[in-house]
Amino acid sequence: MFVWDFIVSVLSWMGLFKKEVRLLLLGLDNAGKTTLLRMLEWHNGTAQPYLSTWFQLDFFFVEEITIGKLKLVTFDIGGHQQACKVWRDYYPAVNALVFVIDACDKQHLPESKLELDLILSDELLKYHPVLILGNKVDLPGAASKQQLFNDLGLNYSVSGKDKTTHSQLESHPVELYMCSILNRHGYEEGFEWLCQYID
Ligand SMILES: Nc1nc2c(ncn2[C@@H]2O[C@H](COP(=O)(O)OP(=O)(O)OP(=O)(O)O)[C@@H](O)[C@H]2O)c(=O)[nH]1
Ligand SMILES: [Mg+2]
Repeated sequence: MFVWDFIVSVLSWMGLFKKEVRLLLLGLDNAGKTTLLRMLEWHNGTAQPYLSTWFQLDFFFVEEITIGKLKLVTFDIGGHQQACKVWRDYYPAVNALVFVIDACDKQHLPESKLELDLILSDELLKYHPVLILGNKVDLPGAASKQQLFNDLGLNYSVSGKDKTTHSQLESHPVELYMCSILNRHGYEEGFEWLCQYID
């Protein structure tokens, strides 16, 4: 079943995105992906009903949500190694990626780095913008932005929050935003940043 055929849509969340976009939401277990989906639904208010659909794809569950004109897709597959294989099959069908990291779960940062490295080094994804959300900054003990930068080895790959145009970049734009999805703080700026790279 080609579940991706209907992912293409127009993202109009909060009026920030008015472009056609297919967005893939990734991250390890417990990072905050589902919470982000629920928050996007909350931002949408009750004006437009949303639809949440689950698909089973081999051993994995796929959740696609439709909020008004926005369609987002995520996997309930956690950070297991075989997940990469599944994500990869979806790369050609998406315009941008959002990678959520639990900034408090320092023990699993190396695992996040591994997943992220695979994404960032993938030829198929060379020009895809990647928004990294360092989540749960509301909790004591959350890694600082600098620490995440270092631990994820991002120092030389992020594009910076300037207005470097997509065509000026040698590779895909990557940026890290710290946030608390639960407190609805920090991720909107990240989506605004992402928006500028979606042609
Ligand atoms: N303190 C705090 N907790 C958060 C935040 N975002 C998510 N959580 C909590 O983290 C836990 C995991 O969040 P989920 O959204 O279920 O994580 P997930 O990435 O969907 O996890 P999987 O479905 O297992 O891959 C939940 O208990 C959330 O309430 C945040 O910003 N701050
Ligand atoms: Mg989830």
